[in-house]
Amino acid sequence: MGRQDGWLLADLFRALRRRGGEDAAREPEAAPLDQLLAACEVLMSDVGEASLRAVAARALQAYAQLEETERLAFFTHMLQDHGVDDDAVRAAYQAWEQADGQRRDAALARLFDVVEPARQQLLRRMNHAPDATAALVAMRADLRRLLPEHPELRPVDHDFRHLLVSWFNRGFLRMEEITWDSPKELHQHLLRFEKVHPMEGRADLRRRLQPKDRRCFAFFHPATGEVPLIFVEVALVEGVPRHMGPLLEPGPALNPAQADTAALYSINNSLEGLAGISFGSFLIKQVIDEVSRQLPHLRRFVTLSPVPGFRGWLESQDDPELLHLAIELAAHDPRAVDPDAESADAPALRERLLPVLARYITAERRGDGRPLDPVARFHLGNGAAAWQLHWPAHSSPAALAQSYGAMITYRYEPEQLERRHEDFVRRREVAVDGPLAELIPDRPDTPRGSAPMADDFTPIHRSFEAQAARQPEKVLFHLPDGGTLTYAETEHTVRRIAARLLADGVQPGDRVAAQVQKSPEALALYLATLRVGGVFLPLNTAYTGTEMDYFIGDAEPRVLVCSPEREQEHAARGGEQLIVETLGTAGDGTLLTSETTVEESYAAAADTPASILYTSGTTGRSKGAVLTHGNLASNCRALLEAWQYTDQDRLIHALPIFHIHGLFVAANMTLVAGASFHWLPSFDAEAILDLMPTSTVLMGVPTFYTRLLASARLTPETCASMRLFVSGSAPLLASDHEAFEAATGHAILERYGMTETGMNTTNPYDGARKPGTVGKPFPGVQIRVTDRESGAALPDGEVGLVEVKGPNVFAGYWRMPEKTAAEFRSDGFFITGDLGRIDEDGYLCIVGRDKDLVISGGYNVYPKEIEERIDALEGVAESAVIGVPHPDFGETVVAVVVPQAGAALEPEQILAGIREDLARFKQPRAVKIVKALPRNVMGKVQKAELRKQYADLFAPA
Ligand SMILES: CC(C)(COP(=O)(O)OP(=O)(O)OC[C@H]1O[C@@H](n2cnc3c(N)ncnc32)[C@H](O)[C@@H]1OP(=O)(O)O)[C@@H](O)C(=O)NCCC(=O)NCCSC(=O)CC(=O)O
Repeated sequence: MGRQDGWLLADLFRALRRRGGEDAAREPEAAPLDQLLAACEVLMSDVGEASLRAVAARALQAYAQLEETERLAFFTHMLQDHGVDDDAVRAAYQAWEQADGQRRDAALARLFDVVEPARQQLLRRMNHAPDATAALVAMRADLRRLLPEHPELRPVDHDFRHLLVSWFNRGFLRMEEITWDSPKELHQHLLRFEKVHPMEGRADLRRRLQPKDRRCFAFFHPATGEVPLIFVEVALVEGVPRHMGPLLEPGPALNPAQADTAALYSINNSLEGLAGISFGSFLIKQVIDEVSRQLPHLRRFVTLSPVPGFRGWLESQDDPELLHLAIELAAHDPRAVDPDAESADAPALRERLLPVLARYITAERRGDGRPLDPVARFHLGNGAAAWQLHWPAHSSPAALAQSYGAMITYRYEPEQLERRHEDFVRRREVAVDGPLAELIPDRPDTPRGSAPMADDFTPIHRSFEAQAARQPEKVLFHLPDGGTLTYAETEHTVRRIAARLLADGVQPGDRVAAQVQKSPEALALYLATLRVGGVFLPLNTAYTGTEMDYFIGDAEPRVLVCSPEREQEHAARGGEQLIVETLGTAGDGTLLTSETTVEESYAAAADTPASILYTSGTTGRSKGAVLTHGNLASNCRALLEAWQYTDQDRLIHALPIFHIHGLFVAANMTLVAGASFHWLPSFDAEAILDLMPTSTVLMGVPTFYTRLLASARLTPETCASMRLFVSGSAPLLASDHEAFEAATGHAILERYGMTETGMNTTNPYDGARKPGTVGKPFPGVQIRVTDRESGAALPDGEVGLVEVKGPNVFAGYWRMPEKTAAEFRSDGFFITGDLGRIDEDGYLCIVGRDKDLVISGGYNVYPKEIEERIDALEGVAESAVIGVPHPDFGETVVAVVVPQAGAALEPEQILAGIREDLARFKQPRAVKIVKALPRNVMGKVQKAELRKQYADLFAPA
């Protein structure tokens, strides 16, 4: 029977009389099914709206009284008698084909009408009864229970779904937090609808709602009143939970301030009748937003989710190996599926299980390209990444039946959510990250921003963002003029600069070069570059145009930020590709002209390049050392731990921020720990002494300490609040170490690092700081001393090449694979070029250099670069550049020059000839004109001889 027209209300009674006798709709003895079918006939007639409500209500009442078999009969009736009238479709189609002009639209509308199954109209009309929507949701739940046995009813389910999708408009959904004080009725709903981790009774419920480390959020829709459609239970924990035990079993509550992770451990769709109805993809985001609003310090949002389809899938495989695994897993004693009491064979079994499980989650897809597993579809669609697998994780009968007790963590990273959601929806891309990523063999190149990260790795910019969220009002910068800048203010500047960089077209991996004066905004530029995925290339403000030409040509930055004074000069320098922005010391310049900000923050992987720092080469060209996010983050963490640096510290920051000492040691530590700076534009002994009484830490090059020692104000009283003085970048004279201790009572802590490796070793924070040594390796770093020729490790006490290996060691030189290869041993140790020995206490002593290098005031100067310039001058035959002791800079540069035969050269001529090309700190402090250079029998210039000869050139009188 197709659609029936022409029915009147009176027909209802006739129909009912026919079926059930006199007015069957009112007769209690009329069978509910008959009442229902009769009501349906009326509903499909031309019934008026008032009657519609009454008849619809009657229909639903009658439905509610049906037995299971009668329900089946009713749904079958819907399928057969309220479907599509094929003849009507054919006729309407023909009419449309033949229609022309305006009649065509009308014909198309008619065609649409007839292709819609009549039962959709029937359901729409039933929906006129009061509270009908909830009743129809329940009706669909009944239908869905019948589907496995009666798949022929699927078209009916499809029509229900079609209607419910439009009725359950996301816009009407309201989120509410449910607590132990919420109405009892709500509690009853939770008890009834908690299906993922069912509750025994109110005691269970209380454990999930009352403790201070628990939260619960529910979503309601007007159509279903106080029945929550979805609810999410959250536990505040430390670290990623690996099994359900601690989340479900009684135990002490964690202080939320101590938690770093929100674990969404149970997400329930209450109503089966709404299966497959999506409420949009951002419900979880709403929960996360609310939890982070309440607890801004949380660092991670994760789930511990079931894998409902895994066991069924595994057991249906043909592959004998998989079936074998299935059999073993099934035979595994469920009691052994207890994370705290694993059986002996469990580790081996786990090793075989996890890659298969990873494949199931990420690679096994349905026909529509989405993952087979329904929970995976839900979380990935909501913008999560598949993160970590756990087995055994849960021993409930359901967990064993679904996945042999395995579970999975999906991780929600708020700033990645929308991108991941889009990638999933549009390209069916499954975001995989964290430990799970390592289980997937031969993954194609991970798209940028979702590459695997170690579980405990947080890039520097993200740590800063977390601190800004945790303590927005805390002062980060104390400025010389008395002004301050908070974490929130700095974060805002970072977001503005990030927006500007994005507007300039900076893409992940693009270099952003900076040659700017030190300022808070200059530090924000560094963070903004990382935030957009750029590679930060800081350049010494002393570099001349010639030097800049080389760096820009080699690194090919997308953007160069310079001080406003040099804008013209640099604009002329770069090609069309280079965008020149300016930043002055007062935050002026083009970089900060717009108020636009960005929210997103690049999810760098540990091996993603973060920065390039140029180190002049011992031969020829300068080399760009590529440091990764993992290098910076791991080194920072080691430093914080070793020096017990916390958010209580206030650092006197007087170093430049274009080298690792000022940027990746001093600044990173402060940003990551959530500490604060006394921010000085450059070294100033008096200013530092003024600040000491309100500071805790100073980091500097030896020149800092030499200069401070010259002041009578350096006393134990001035240093009363200081807890740590650090020296590095150049050797600290043992005599300065001792004099400083005598003057202040503080033993300077000397450490050893270099651009390519970050920090390698440190004297102890607690324990003997030995003058003339650089201490022991930082946690995670390995140091060895080797024979220069054979590369063999040398016993302690012997002098050899210092080599280093660890997460701090750089990724290689920018576009110089051969040079990179030449400086690494086959087992991954980097050859530093420093000569050292390990003393009887295991402390490293740097005794010299295998490379020709001068360190002046903490700056590395490579003689070769200066010699090349001098040799190019007219009248010069050859030159040798050496470092000699200097009372202020430790070492300084001296040039020894041989004129060509017959040429008369003056030192001033030489200096004038190179002034334009070399930064001031590289320019020789003395030029000696000589007849010839000392050479050995092989003809090699004997620099040691020269150094001896000029050793006292700068000795204090
Ligand atoms: C030591 C300094 C404070 C000195 O700077 P000042 O500005 O006070 O110098 P000043 O005012 O006395 O300047 C005197 C003259 O010397 C020049 N001048 C400045 N610094 C110089 C230096 N390091 N070597 C040689 N010359 C230098 C000035 O241009 C000026 O030239 P004129 O005579 O023409 O006026 C500074 O150089 C500095 O902050 N150095 C730290 C470098 C650093 O951060 N290194 C870390 C690298 S990372 C690394 O190595 C790895 C690791 O840390 O382990």
